[in-house]
Amino acid sequence: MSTTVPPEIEEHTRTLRALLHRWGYAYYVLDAPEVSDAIYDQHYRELVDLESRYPELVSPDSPTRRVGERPASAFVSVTHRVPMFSLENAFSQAELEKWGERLLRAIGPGLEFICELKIDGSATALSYEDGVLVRGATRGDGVEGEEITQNLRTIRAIPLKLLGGEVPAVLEVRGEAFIPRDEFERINQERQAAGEKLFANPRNACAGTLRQLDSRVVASRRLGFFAYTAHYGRAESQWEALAELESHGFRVNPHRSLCRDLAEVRTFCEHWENHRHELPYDTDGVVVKVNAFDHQREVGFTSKFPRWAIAFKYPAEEKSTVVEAIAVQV
Ligand SMILES: NC(=O)c1cc2c(=O)c3cc(F)ccc3oc2nc1N
Repeated sequence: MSTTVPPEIEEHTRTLRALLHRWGYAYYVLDAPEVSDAIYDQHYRELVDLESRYPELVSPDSPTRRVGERPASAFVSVTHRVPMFSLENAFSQAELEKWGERLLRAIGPGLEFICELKIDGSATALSYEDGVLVRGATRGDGVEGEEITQNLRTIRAIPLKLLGGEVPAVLEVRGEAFIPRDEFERINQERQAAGEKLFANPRNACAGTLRQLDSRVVASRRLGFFAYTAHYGRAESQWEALAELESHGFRVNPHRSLCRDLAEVRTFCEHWENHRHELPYDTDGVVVKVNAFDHQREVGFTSKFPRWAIAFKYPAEEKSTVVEAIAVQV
């Protein structure tokens, strides 16, 4: 293609894109802004202007490509490259211990657990090819989901292009999209003012937002994302896989712990049962996993669940805010 773009413009555009990628990563993934919003916006507008003057400069991973122009007409069904299973639930420490003892008998003394907060949002699948986000989907029935790439691209914590040295040819990432509680309140106030039905809780608000056909609506809401699974990565354990995801530019929940035994698992569960309301997002439990991938492969899956993971659910609270009651009635 004959590039009519002067070399210094091409160079400047590349620099702008790299700066905006880095500033966006610092702000949305590390929660550590490097520049003011005004500086970010000024450089963003400059890039939009250059890309509109020289369309051949635009690339799919440009920060300006996060929001789609026109709404989708409907969602397409896609088959997950790797099926997305559900988690078995444990509603008490006794049930959790039974699950752990069974695994201890199967695997033996080398068994190690990893505990992660169970984020109460929408499970999503992200497909990267040669380091570029090519598709995003809802969990659906675990085998097929709805293709919502354009909506997921608006979530700033989701990298459009993987960071890091050598990226695998294919990387399948699973994670939880979510809406922080304060953003949930803001959205419901907006809906109340517009006479629209309120969302009952942040999880419903997130699922409803990701089903929006117009990605500009999704972009207008502050959704977050925590990655928790990487398929086809190099890691040998879940602990390493989470570090690998962070090295590729994903936001991974920091409240995680490697546990040598079920006593440490219990301590983690009890801690977060008492402290979870200090977090800015909803978590409805702890996901406890066998850490080593060769141990996971050893125990495998039932028809519905992985045998190597379980969701310890916090006891339901009797908190039913007025809003929730109204939303449920309506
Ligand atoms: N909501 C969550 O924060 C969360 C959810 C899952 C899963 O649903 C999940 C499902 C599987 F079949 C296997 C591992 C999983 O790991 C998970 N890890 C998490 N942290």
